[in-house]
Parts: sequence; structure tokens; C-alpha cells
Amino acid sequence: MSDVTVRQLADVVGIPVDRLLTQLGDAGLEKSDADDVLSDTEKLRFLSYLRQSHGRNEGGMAEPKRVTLQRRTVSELKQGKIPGKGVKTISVEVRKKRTYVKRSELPEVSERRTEVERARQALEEQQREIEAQEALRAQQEEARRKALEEEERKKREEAERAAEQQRLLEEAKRAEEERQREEARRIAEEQQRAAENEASIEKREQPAPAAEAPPPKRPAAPAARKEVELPRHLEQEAKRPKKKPAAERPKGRGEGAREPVGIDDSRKDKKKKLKVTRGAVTLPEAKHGFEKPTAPMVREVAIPESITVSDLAQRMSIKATEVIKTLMGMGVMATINQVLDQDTATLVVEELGHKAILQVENALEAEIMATMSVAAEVEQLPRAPVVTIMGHVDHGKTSLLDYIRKSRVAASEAGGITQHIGAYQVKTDHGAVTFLDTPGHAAFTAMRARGAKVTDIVVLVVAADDGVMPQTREAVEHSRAANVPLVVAVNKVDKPEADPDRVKQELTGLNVVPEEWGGETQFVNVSAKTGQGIDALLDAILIQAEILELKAPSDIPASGVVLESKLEKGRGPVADILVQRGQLKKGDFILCGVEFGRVRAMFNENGKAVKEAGPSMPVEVLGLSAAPNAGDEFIVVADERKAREIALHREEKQRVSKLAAQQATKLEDVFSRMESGESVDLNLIIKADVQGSLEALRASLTDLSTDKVKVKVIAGGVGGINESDANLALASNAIIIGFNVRADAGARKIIEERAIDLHYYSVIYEAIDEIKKSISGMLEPEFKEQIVGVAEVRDVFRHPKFGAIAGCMVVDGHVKRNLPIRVLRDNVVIFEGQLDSLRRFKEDVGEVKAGMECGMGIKNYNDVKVGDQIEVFEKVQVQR
Ligand SMILES: Nc1nc2c(ncn2[C@@H]2O[C@H](COP(=O)(O)OP(=O)(O)OP(=O)(O)O)[C@@H](O)[C@H]2O)c(=O)[nH]1
Repeated sequence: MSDVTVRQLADVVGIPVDRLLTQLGDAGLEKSDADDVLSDTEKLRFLSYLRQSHGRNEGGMAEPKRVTLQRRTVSELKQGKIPGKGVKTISVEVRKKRTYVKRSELPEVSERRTEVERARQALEEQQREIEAQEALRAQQEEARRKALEEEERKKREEAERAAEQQRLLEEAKRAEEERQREEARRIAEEQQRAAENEASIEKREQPAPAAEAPPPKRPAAPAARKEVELPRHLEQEAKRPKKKPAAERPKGRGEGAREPVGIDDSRKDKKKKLKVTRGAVTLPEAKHGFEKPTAPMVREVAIPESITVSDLAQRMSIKATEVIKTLMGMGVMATINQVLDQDTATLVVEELGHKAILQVENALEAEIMATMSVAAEVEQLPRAPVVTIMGHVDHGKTSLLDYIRKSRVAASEAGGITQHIGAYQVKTDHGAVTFLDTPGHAAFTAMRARGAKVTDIVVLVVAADDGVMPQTREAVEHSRAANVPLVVAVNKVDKPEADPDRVKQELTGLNVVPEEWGGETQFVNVSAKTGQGIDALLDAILIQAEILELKAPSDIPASGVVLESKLEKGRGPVADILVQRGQLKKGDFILCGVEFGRVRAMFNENGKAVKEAGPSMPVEVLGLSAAPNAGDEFIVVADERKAREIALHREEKQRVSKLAAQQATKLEDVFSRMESGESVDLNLIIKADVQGSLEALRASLTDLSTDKVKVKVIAGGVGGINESDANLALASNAIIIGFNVRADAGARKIIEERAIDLHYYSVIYEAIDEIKKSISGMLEPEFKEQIVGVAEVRDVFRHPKFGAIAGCMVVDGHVKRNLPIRVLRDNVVIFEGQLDSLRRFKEDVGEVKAGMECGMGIKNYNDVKVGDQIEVFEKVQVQR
């Protein structure tokens, strides 16, 4: 840019020179003449002045708020042709003026804007206020929280301090005790040593002053003892807080107290380390670790009446295998769960070098028993006999019971029979008789199997028109096994075909000999239909009772047995009990097996409420905690607390005895029992397929008796093994021998549950041989038969090529094609052989599992029938 004169600039800008000069003057440029030259710098200064002045003073111009546009348009209008004058032209001038105003400049807009602005400001103000309030609240909150935290922290510290103080106090106490013990021990040792060697003690046993090093040598024994105790001691040390001024230290923890036990300064340093690493496994100085005691530990082992091998091992803190080994050394083979009696357990404990302390099993029970034995000295009064009726099916047991009840009870008691409580008592001119209402030997033996001796006399009913039948025989066996006398009721004598003498003869064959024939058994001819001879029967029972001299103390708290029990709606547990001794009174507290309770109400067999019941009285009792088991004994206990305690204890005992029950008589341990005792009764129950085998077995097995072992066949019969056989075995601790017969489902259940020893044989010689060996202790059968599976024949098909095919359902285990089989009919073996074919859906298979159907062809046997059972068995090696 080049210099210009004022005039030139005025021309360029388009303003008069004078105005430019004034403006230049305003801008501080001293120009007075139109020809004055303006330099570039001056021009720039002038320009910025102009900008500023416009911006400041003519801001509105810089940004016009209102613009007015004016437009003028001129046009001409030509009006029609006027003749003679030509066309008339009119000029039209239109002026338009438009003013544009900036919206913000409009008054209403600006008003609204200000309003909006005001509102916005008010809002902002409000927002700010809220924020301020919130900030204040947060601040207050924070302050409060801090205050609380502070308070809590203080409390915690306070509690910690208190706990710490308490701990220190305790530690101090412990340390003091420790010190005193130590001191006492030290003094004792010193005295001992002094006694041993007076001369050397003076040199050796001067107590070391606190600051001095520990004595160089200490006697070995106390050192060893100390070493065992040290870790605990150190642990106490470790618990002590780190910085504890010496003055504050509890008394007795001074160096003088610790030095004699050998903790020097270097140890103290280590203790500090221990504090840091407390909880770590390493203990300072390995020599102070737990050392194996030098002498064997002798424990005092409490031994209850029976204890399992594992429990015994636990009480001695050794492994069960150790106990088993010891038992083996004593010639007893035992398993870990085997229950040992108190004597055997005592021997084991002593063998292992411990001290056995025999536990008097529940002192309370003993106390109760003591009261019972006192009863023996109390005056005994005659009591009514308790009678069970047995006999073959349909010989008239129920009819006889009913006749006696109706004629004797119903007639005499107003209201008749309302209740049936498992027993009833009839009164005669010569005395009362109690009848148990469940006839048959099964119920009788079941009760016996539970350990209850209830029946005094058995009335054996034999129909005079039928004679001795299998169940008559069984009844004789069962009552004989229980050692209960018989009275024979020869029933149905009203029948024309009745032959009472035949009955006498047949029973004589069973060793039940009538009195008139020189025997001991009373025979009474009766008719349950006409009532003939019933009185004579009752008299015979009472005579038998007299012979038995049945007596019971009556003036003592009652005891007896549960006949039946049930849970009745609205009445709770109801127990039918038979009082055997003493007087049972309403309100008495009774203990019944594992149940207990107060006798809330008592009813006799006719449903009449009674307040007392004496010996041989059957009553129904309400108020027990739960329904007890039939066969459970009950006793009246003076103290309710004692009753509860005994009930609990019995429950525990029951658990153990369940295990013990698993160890019922086994053929295998006849010899060991024989070794331990004088002589052993080997009770056998033989069931066989035919009478011939039964008799052969009975004779040859009884012949095996020696002076040490007496083989007794307590029962024998033809046919499968039933529930009653199993119960008899249980009650008489007998072994069951099944010769070509099997146990039915009911019997199997009892046999399995109570671990009754059952042996199946199919060759007489084998049975004899095995029992012979068991008696001589030579029993070493290497193989035992094991039934693998049982299938039931549901259908039989005839095949032209294969013969009879049995359509079977495998009901137990599994059937294997190549294992030997037996065909059983009514639990009796009728054939033994091999399978010819085993098929499922026309396909040959090797094995069929339980629940599946299959077809079986039996080699060389075509006589299979629907309902037969096919038993598959194998011979397995038995480890002895
Ligand atoms: N003529 C006659 N019939 C009798 C006599 N005793 C019983 N009976 C009949 O013999 C049948 C069987 O009698 P029960 O009393 O049921 O025989 P049970 O021994 O109890 O039979 P189970 O309960 O099946 O074991 C019934 O029809 C009776 O009526 C009697 O003395 N004389």
C-alpha cells in the first residue's frame, strides 16, 4: 500500500474532505490540509479507529436491527382507442415500503424472552438452592457417619482392650499355676535325688539364679516330661502381646520361674518369631516337639455288657484290626461289627495292656430289677393260669374259646362282650382261668420268639373224628420246646364218628401219654358245640395249675407283658397287657419296652373301666407314649424321670442287640461254643420232603450226640419251611435243616432278619457229614450252595422237538443257562438237573434277570406244571 493524500482518501471513501479531516482529527491524526499525506500506518490507525467508533457508537449500524426497503415501480396503462384521439396512456406509480425488524427487537418477543429468561433464572436459582441443600445434607450425613464410626471404633477398641486384659489375667493365672506345679515338681525331684544321693545333690542341684545360664544337665525324666508339655507352654507365650512392659508382666512369669525349665534368652527371641508366625506348623526347636511317650499308655476302658469290635477299638484308641488280630490270637474269629460280650471284651482289653472297667449297665435298670427281686420275698398268692389253645386247623379251637367265653363271661357280665382285647378271664367255682385269645402255635411261638413267657398251660384241641394231624404234632413240639405242660381237649365228641381212644393212641405215639395210661397228661372229652365236658376241661386246667403251683406276689408295683397293641383314633396308643405280678393301678407310671406313660384308663375284656388289675388279669391300658411291641415287658416305675431314662437306654440297647441277634447259633461255631462251655445243646429243626427222609435224618443226626454235644431235633415235619418253623428256631436258638424243601417268603423274611442258620441238603449223607464235622470242629466245607435265582412257571407249552417248555417269570435274582437247576412244587424239590434251553422271544439267551419272562426247557424232564418254581443255583467257595 502506498501513501495517499487526504483528498484522495476522501474521494475513495466518498465523503467530503472536511468531514474526513474532522474524523482524522478525532482519530488522533494531525491532518489539517487536504494535501497532507497519510502513511500506511496512519491509514491502519484511522481504519481501526473507524471500526472502534462504529462498534462503540454505531453498534446498531454494525448489526442493523431494522431494515426498511422501499420499492417504486412505474408502469403505464393504455386505455382503449378513443376515435379521433388515439390511445390514452396513464402512468401508474406503485410504491412499496417494507420494514424488516429483527425478531429479537420485537417488543412482545423480547418481553417473552425476558420472561423466559426470568423463569430460567428462577429455575436455576432453585436448582442451585436444592444443590446447596443436598450438599449440606451430605456433609451432615458424612459428619454423622464419621462420628458413629469413631464411636464404634472406640467401643471396639475398648472391648478388645478389656478382652486383652482378661486374657492377660488368665494367662497370668495359668502361668502362676504352671510355675507352682513346676516348683512343686522340682522340689519333689530334688528331694528324690537328695534321698538317692546326698553327696552329689549338693553339687548338682543348686537352683540357678535368674540371670545365670540354665543348669548344664537335668535329669532325663523331668526333661522328657517337660518337653512334652512345652509346646503348650510356648503357645501361651505366643499369645502374649508384643510390647508388654516388664513391670506389668504377671507375677510368676519372671526368669527365675522359667529358667529351670530351660528357656534361655535365645529362646525368648525365638518366641518373638513364634508370635509372628503363630498358626504355622513349625514349632521352635524340634526337640521340644511332641514326642512319642517312652512308656506304653495304659488306658482305662469302660466295657458295657456288649460292645462291637469297632467301638471297643475306638475306646482304646487303636485300629479295629488290632482288636480283630488280638481276638484271632485268642482263637476267636470276629468281624468289625461283631458284638462281643463283656467277658470277651475284657480279655481283649487286658491282652492289649489296658485296664478294663466293667460298666454296670444302666444303674437304673439294675435298681428296678432289685425292686423286682425284693418281690420274691413278698408274700406270694396263687394266681390264675394263663392258657393258650393250640391244635390243627378246624379241630375247633375258636369254637371252644367262643363257647367258654359266651357261657362264662357273657352270661355273668352285664353289657356282654363289647371289647376284644386278646385275652379274657373266666371264673369257675374252683378259681379263675385266663385264656389268650390268639389260638395256634404260630402266635404262641412268635410271642416266645420275642422273649416273653406268657403261657402256663397249653390246651391241645384234637378233633375226635380226625385224630392227630400235622399241626397237632407241631403244637406238641412247640409246647415241649417251651416246656409248657399240655391238657388235651378231645373235641367234637358229640359227633357219631368221634373216636377219642384213637386220639389217645396217636398222641401217645408223640409221647403225650394220658394219665389213665400211666402218663402225665390229662385228656378231657369235650364238645364245643354242646358244651359237654367244658367244666371238666376248666377243672383239668385248674388241677394242672395247682400242680404247677402258680403263684405271684400281689402287693407290689405291677409288671407283666404286652399281648397286643394298636393306635386307635381318639384314644391314642392302646396296649392289651397281661399283669403277671403285683397290682397295676390307674395312675401308675409304666415303662413298657421303649415306651412309657401314665395309666390314664384301664378296661377289662368287657370294656368295663377298672381301677386295679392283679396277676393273670388281662387289661387294656391307655396313656402310653406310643404303641409298644407285642411281647414287650412292662413294669411300674415310681419315678417318671427314671422311666424316661430307662426307655432311652433300652432303645440304645435294642440297637446293639439287633446286631447281636445277627449272630444267632451257627453250625460253624458249634465247636467253638463247645470249647468254651461244658456241654452244648445243638437244637435242630428238620423239614423234609417225605416222612422217610425226615425219620432217617432225625435218627442219624440224634445219633451224632457226644458227651459234649447233645443233638436235639426239637421239631420235624414234612413240607416247606414256614414262619412258625422260623419263629421256633428263633425262640429255641435252633438250626433249621431243609431236606429237599425250601423256606416260604414269610419264613425267609424272619430267617434273613434274625440271621437264623438255615441249611439246605439234598443228600442225607451230606447233612450228616456236615453236622458231624461241625461237632468235631472239622467243618471245612469248601463249597456252599447258593441260590442264584428263582423263576415261577406261568404256562407250559408242548414243543414237538423240545418237549415241555415252561413259560416262566423270573421272580428273584437271575436265571443262567448253564447253571444247575431244581424244580420245586409247594416248596419241595421234585427234580434236579440242567436247563436244555433258555429263550426270550424265540431267541436263545444266556441269562434272564428278575422281572422278565422267558421260556425254559429242562433236560430229561417234561413233567413241569404251572405254579412250579425253578430254582437256579451254583456252588460257591466259602472262606472260613
Ligand atoms: N359237631 C361239632 N362241630 C364242631 C365242634 N367244634 C367245632 N366244630 C365245628 O368245626 C368247624 C371248625 O371249627 P373252628 O372253631 O373254626 O376250628 P378252628 O380250629 O378254630 O379252625 P381254624 O381257626 O381254621 O384253625 C366249625 O364248623 C365248627 O362248627 C364240636 O364240638 N362239635
